[in-house]
Amino acid sequence: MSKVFTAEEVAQHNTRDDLYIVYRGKVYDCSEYLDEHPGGEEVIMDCAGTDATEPFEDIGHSEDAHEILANLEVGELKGGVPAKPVVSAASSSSSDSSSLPLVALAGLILAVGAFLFLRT
Ligand code: HEM
Repeated sequence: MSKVFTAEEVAQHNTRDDLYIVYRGKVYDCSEYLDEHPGGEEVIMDCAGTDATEPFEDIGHSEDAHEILANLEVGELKGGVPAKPVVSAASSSSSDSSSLPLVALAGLILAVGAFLFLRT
């Protein structure tokens, strides 16, 4: 059975020689891989002891990268992966509500522009 880490435990592994990250609810020891990382050690250092799921996915890492990562697994995070639908529902609804004023503003600018244009 794999070891279960709390977020606090993972957070303590935040140095160059002892560096854990979380990816999708699993805990990975990246210390040995730092030197080899094609994206440089700095970016992984920035995620030391934290959940790197978002930055890791934002880069669009290859299958190879995912395989390397799988070999570095040391356990899982207590509580595991947050339920996906909840996360996506929360993020999509928040982006919906934040983009609404922008749409209204764009409409307003268009209307004013059209008004000025028609007057000339
Ligand atoms: C242990 C975890 C990681 C592994 C095994 C890993 C592996 C790799 C591999 C194999 C590549 C080469 C391109 C590819 O195959 O996709 C790469 C590129 C890259 N990685 Fe990671 N990576 C890890 C974590 C991260 C994190 C946390 C970041 C944070 C931003 C990151 C940022 C990048 C960037 C920016 C590149 C592009 C480098 C370039 O093309 O110049 N990586 N990574």
